[in-house]
Order: sequence, then C-alpha cells, then structure tokens
Amino acid sequence: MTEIALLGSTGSIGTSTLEVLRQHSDRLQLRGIAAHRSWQQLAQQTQEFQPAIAVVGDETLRTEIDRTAFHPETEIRFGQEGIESLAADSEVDTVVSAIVGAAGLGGTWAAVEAGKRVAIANKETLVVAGPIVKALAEKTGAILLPVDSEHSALFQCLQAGRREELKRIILTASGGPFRGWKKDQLREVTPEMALDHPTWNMGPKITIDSATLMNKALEIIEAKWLFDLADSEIEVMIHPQSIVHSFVEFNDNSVLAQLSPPDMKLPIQYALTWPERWEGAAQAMDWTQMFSLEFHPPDHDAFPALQLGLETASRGGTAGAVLNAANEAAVQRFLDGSLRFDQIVLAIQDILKAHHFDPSPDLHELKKWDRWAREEMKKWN
Ligand SMILES: NC(=O)C1=CN([C@@H]2O[C@H](COP(=O)(O)OP(=O)(O)OC[C@H]3O[C@@H](n4cnc5c(N)ncnc54)[C@H](OP(=O)(O)O)[C@@H]3O)[C@@H](O)[C@H]2O)C=CC1
Ligand SMILES: CC(=O)[C@@H](O)[C@H](O)COP(=O)(O)O
Ligand SMILES: [Mn+2]
Repeated sequence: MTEIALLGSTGSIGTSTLEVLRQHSDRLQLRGIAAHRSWQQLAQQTQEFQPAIAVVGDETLRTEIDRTAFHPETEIRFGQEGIESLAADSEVDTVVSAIVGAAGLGGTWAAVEAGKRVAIANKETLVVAGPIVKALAEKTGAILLPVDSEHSALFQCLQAGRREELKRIILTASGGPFRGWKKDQLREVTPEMALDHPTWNMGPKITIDSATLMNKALEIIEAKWLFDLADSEIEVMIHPQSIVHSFVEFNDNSVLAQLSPPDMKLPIQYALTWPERWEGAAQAMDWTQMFSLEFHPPDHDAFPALQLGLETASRGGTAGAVLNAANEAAVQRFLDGSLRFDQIVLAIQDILKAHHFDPSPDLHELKKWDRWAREEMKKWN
C-alpha cells in the first residue's frame, strides 16, 4: 500500500486525485487530507476515505467546525502547522501538492524536507522557489513528480532520450477563451467570460491565468526549474484542442509528444504510479472518429504574459516570487472588479520593475518579496 497525503483535497486537482484513489483503493491509501475553509466537504471526504488525519488550514475555523461531521477515527488538525505536519508524517510515502498559489509552498517544502515523493500540481511553489526547492530535494532524496499536464507530458517524453540529446521542449497552450482576440478587445473581458475555459475544468485562479496566458508563463518557469532548461530550450505553441500536452525535440530533430483527452486524472495517476503505468481512471482517445489537431505560434502582442514568463525564467532569483505574488493579487482584484483584464499583466510588469532584484535569495527573502508584491498590487492604479 502507498500512503498518500493530499494537500488541497477539496479543489479540482484534489477531487480528481480522489477519483484516482477510488479506482485503486487496493494499492493507494489516503493517510491524510488538507483544505483551507471547505471543512464540510473535508468532513465528507473523511467519511468516505477514513484517513487518519484531516487538516483545516484556516486556524480561525477551530471553534466553528462541527467535529461530529468528521469520521470519528480521523484526527483533526488546524493551520499551516497542521498542513506541514501531515506533509512530513512518517507514515506518508507520497504527498500530492494541490493547494493553489504560494499558499502551497509551506506544505510542499515540508514534504521535500522530509524526503517524500511529491506529486506536484502546485506550480507556484516552483515559480517562487524552484532552485531552492530542487536543492533541498537533492539533499533529502525527495522526488518531484510533475502533475501539471504539460510537465507530465514532458517528463514522459524526456524518458526517451538523454539530457545531452535534448534540443528543446515545446509547451502547448490552449490559448484560453480569448484565443485570436486582439489587444483592444481584451479591455471588455468580464470575470464570467474569463472563467469559461474552452477545454479544461479547473479552479478559478488557474482558469484566469489560462485566459491571460499567465498560466503558460508560470509553466515556462516551472519547466525551467523542473527540467533544468536553458532559456533557448523553451518554446510555446498554441494548440486549441489540448490533446497534445507538450512536445520534446531531440538533437536529431525527432519530436515526441504525449497525447490524451484533457483529463487531469491521467497525469495525477502517473505521478502516483511512476515508473509504472496502471490501467486507469482517465478516458482513452477515440480513434474511430476523424479529428484535427491545430498548432500555431502565440500572439505576443495580445498576450504579453508569455514574454514576461520567458524573461522571469531567465532572471531567476526573486523575479519569480514577485511575478507570482503580483499575479495572485491581480487575479483577485480582477475577480473583485477593481482591475480590468488587460491591466493584469501591465500591473505585474510595473511591480516587477519596481522590485530590487536579488539573484540568490533564501526562503525568508522570497516570502518577504511575496508579501511586498501583494501590497504593491493592492495599491496599483
Ligand atoms: N485544476 C487543474 O486542472 C490544474 C491545476 N494545477 C495546479 O494545481 C493547483 C490547484 O489548482 P486547483 O485544484 O485548480 O485549485 P482549486 O481552487 O480548485 O483548489 C484549491 C485547493 O487549495 C486549497 N487552498 C486554497 N488556499 C489554501 C490555503 N491558504 N491553505 C490551505 N489550502 C488552501 C483549497 O481549499 P478550500 O476548498 O478549503 O478553499 C482547495 O482544496 C494550482 O497550483 C494549479 O495551478 C495544475 C494543472 C492543472
Ligand atoms: C490542465 C493543465 O495542465 C492546465 O495548466 C492547462 O494547461 C491550462 O490550459 P492552458 O493551456 O489554457 O493554460
Ligand atoms: Mn498545465
């Protein structure tokens, strides 16, 4: 039995992970779950899976929750300390890191520090602190396995060649709901329009990121740190169908791709079972129907997030933490109605310019810049 800790169990990745666990209950066991404020959903999950530990991340709910709603055998913990203690629990083999945003950093860090196998959906951790997370993993023996669909695809394709034979990786992007739109048209975008992703059903923050293409910017940085890539080894192509999840090109110009219908259960399961492949939860391709796959280069003028992602990946240091925090705060302002859609990236650019870049920050400094960028974004006009 593999014992799993699922951080972010009430979210989109969290509930897809639980579907994978339902299908493989003979081999995968839930040791613990964690969420932020959705304690009723968390309580229901304890009734079904009977994990030993459930963590309510928001400490203020300690006196509000109905403890009788939880499975009687489940220990209830609270706060960031609770999340980190679950991630480092000695019975846990694999931690699924699926909290959204930089809020996921603490749990992921604790898992890496404890030398766990970490199925990482929380790309923001790598954007903020990629180099030091990787260095910590090397020290503790933790293994980082990508869950993000593109990075899972790259991870799968990269196994076909040697590092020195790699020419470049090509991340695919759906283009989001505004693919083909020009800069001027993006002024009028409402939260409702931006939350309507054409191919994936995901949590609200990543869905807005997909609409601005900031998701791809974050994925460029995530890929750089996960696979140790040079700037010239990263490309992005628009692929509206989200069936080819990314490409790897080798030095003989052979290009490999990983294909599957857009369903996160496949990369989640692969991160849990690697190096094995199990029959599974995800849908198969339907090869009985004719279908077309399209690819075209991105429109950098309408979607400046991509260029910002490339530049931020190239700079490293504190740039990722500032970009990420400014983006999280900007998405929140857009959803609250105090920032226009086309201002999101402009505001992030300004805040990145204003920060005092440090090429080799520690975790403490990264957290400081994270707080600073959020405050700057609140004031941006
Ligand atoms: N959804 C997808 O298909 C994909 C997602 N990802 C990445 O996976 C991560 C999760 O995304 P997604 O599942 O869409 O997000 P959701 O918004 O659907 O879920 C977020 C989860 O994180 C928890 N959470 C939020 N804030 C905190 C906090 N401060 N402390 C503890 N827990 C918290 C939520 O708990 P609560 O319900 O209590 O608020 C919820 O369980 C993101 O980093 C995203 O970029 C990557 C690829 C695909
Ligand atoms: C499912 C997944 O991995 C998302 O990160 C996805 O990539 C979002 O789609 P976009 O390509 O539109 O950003
Ligand atoms: Mn992705």
